[in-house]
Amino acid sequence: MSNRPTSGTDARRAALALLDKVLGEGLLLAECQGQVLDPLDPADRARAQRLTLETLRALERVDRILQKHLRKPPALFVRNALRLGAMELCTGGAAHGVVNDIVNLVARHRRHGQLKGLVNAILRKVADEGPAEWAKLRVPRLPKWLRAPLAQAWGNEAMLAIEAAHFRGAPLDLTPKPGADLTAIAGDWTPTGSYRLRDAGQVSALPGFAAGDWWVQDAAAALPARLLNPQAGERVLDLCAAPGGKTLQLAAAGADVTAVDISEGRLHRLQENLTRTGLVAAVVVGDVLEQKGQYDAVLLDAPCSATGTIRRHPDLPQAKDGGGFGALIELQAQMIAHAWSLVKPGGRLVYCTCSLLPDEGECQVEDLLDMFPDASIGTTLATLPGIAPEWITEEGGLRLRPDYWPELGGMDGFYMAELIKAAT
Ligand SMILES: C[S@@+](CC[C@H](N)C(=O)[O-])C[C@H]1O[C@@H](n2cnc3c(N)ncnc32)[C@H](O)[C@@H]1O
Repeated sequence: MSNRPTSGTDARRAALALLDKVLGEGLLLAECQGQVLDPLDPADRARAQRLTLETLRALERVDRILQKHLRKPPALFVRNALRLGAMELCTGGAAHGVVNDIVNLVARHRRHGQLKGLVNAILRKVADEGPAEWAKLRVPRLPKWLRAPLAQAWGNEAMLAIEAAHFRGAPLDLTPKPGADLTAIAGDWTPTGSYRLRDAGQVSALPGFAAGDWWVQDAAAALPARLLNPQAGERVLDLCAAPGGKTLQLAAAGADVTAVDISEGRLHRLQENLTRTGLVAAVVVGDVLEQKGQYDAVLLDAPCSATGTIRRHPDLPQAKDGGGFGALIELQAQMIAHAWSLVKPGGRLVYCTCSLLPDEGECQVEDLLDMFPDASIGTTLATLPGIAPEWITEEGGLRLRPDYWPELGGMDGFYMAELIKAAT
């Protein structure tokens, strides 16, 4: 067997480092991928990202394939090397190249190099038998800590459909600046007015990127700003704004936007997005709970479990265990109450989270309606195109799930509601 690195070596080495951080240290890719991926060239970076995401998405299948070859799980690095190799081999990777490369990566490991023979033997068996077994295995399920509350909220049948959507992954959607022409990009309009790419390649190479004609934003994530229905010249406060997809929509409508976020780093990305698109907003580093003033309209995209984005972030259920969710739900309750105090009489608030948990969506809005007699649900939702009546909730919000639009490629899980403050 040759020891010469193949073209995929750097990408596989980086993917293994990322798998170690997610599965060993409980880090989200967003928290750790910069330092691993930045030194790579763009093609290897994209490949490492794809390998990591596909391995995490298929983790249950991969572990079932490997289980019969292992009497007990080896050290995490070796286990992840087997997982990566098995995923590639079972999904069409060329056996010789994959096995060679993974074995060489293990051989070079300081502590586990002696296990290269075992890895070679197992991956060769997987190369022979794995692809046929793979197709017969069930769609990977979420870990119990997350599956149980979601199945309770949406039922077992919906749970299976949500897991199927997670396994399929997510297409890429664009939100155009008003009047932008996207005909040079291969894609289709979704019923709600986002532009879904037919082939998600390198985004920055697409026509109109440098000119700032559009930005990447999932079709579901594009709806809260539409629900706020900002008007030209209105004073709009965008709370928890970074990296700014919704800020761009509000600014593109001509509103006088103030974008607030506690994270300077994320606001830097928001500012880059404003600069690229030529749109304008006042950018404020600060805590939602310390904001003052009165606004025509407020958008609160509260920090949440992000369980609606697992299609694109399969690291989340593997890295986390739900430990911090209680504190997030408490913070959301404080934030929505404070955001309400910033809405002027006759004004409106849109509350939203990219969560699948009703505690972070429906329940927060029900509590606000109970707590503030001057709050009622608005009517803008009825005017938005492409909204299926069954997505509208009892209290008048909009519940979106990844299993909706299966034939179009799904959407992120999201919750949103428009609340109107009575005029005095
Ligand atoms: C769901 S993300 C916002 C996404 C953003 N609205 C968009 O469309 O691109 C939640 C944001 O809340 C911010 N955040 C968390 N706690 C905050 C606080 N106490 N005050 C202000 N922002 C906060 C985080 O930094 C994060 O950027």
